[in-house]
Amino acid sequence: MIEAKQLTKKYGETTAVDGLEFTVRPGAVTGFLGPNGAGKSTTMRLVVGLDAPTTGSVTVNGKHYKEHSAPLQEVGALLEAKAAHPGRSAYNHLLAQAQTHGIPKRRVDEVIELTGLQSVAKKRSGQFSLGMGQRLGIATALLGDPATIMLDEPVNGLDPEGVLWIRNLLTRLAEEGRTVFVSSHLMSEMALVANRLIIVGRGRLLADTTVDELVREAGGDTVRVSTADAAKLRDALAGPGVEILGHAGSEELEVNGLSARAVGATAAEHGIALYELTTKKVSLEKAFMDLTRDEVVYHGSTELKERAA
Ligand SMILES: Nc1ncnc2c1ncn2[C@@H]1O[C@H](COP(=O)(O)OP(=O)(O)OP(=O)(O)O)[C@@H](O)[C@H]1O
Repeated sequence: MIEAKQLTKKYGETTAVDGLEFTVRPGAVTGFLGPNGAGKSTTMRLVVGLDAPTTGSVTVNGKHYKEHSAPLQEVGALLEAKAAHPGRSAYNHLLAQAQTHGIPKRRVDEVIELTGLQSVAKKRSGQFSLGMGQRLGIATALLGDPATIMLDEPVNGLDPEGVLWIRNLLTRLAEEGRTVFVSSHLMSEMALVANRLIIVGRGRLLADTTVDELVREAGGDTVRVSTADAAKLRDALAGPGVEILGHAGSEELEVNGLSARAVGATAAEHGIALYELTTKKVSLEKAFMDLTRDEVVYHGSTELKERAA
């Protein structure tokens, strides 16, 4: 469990984290989302005591990081890839960490296996690809078998297989009852793995929500349905909270406010044959961009070109 209370961090004139208040609970993957420069990395550094808050506080498993007698056993963090000494093998890096933190040697083999590093464990980590470096960082984070795991942009630089592997790992860690806190600036990625979302912009909390809630707020998923008797289906589906769009005479309808399952069942009840029944997922990326539009610190150059034109 991670609890931030009025957490604030200033660097000179810049307020990187601005009165953040949130709780990250066990048993779920919580995505920490925000555009570049929103304060995600700073918040994560504050959690593990790599930086001190200007005001406010943040605790892990009920205590400040520095108050834990065995912090690696409480929270495992991946804050930047390739934090290992480049001349050391992955195995020796993990062993050194284990030995200085009272962690048994067999745990080193366990995390090497868990992160799929067996074949390169004796290689010097300086020769690792970005993906291998990420895996080593995650192995280090898991070394103390911590109840809380915090990963800053873990899918950065990973190939599709690596991305899939991370998703499965995060889900499994949450199912084991751990607190899993993962940052990303990609809503699409978080939507696939996170249950809860904490969204920040310019250091401030913009939303503390779930993926489902965000889908609902963004207008919900749309069901596309195609039938020879669109008018009859329209009548059968009509009801409170249901919105149906479709051109006159067209076989296609777009339905908001009902699931594909409900549309299919109603059609069957009324003996209406369907040619197509698909759920069009709402664009969470768009919902996220709408939410953070005014909070983006670094706008792309297209905006400047537009203004200059
Ligand atoms: N050590 C520092 N000294 C000065 N300013 C800093 C420092 N660390 C972060 N900042 C500033 O604080 C703000 C938040 O940065 P931070 O790296 O936490 O954002 P982020 O959400 O992790 O961004 P990204 O997605 O780009 O990694 C930025 O404006 C950044 O320039």
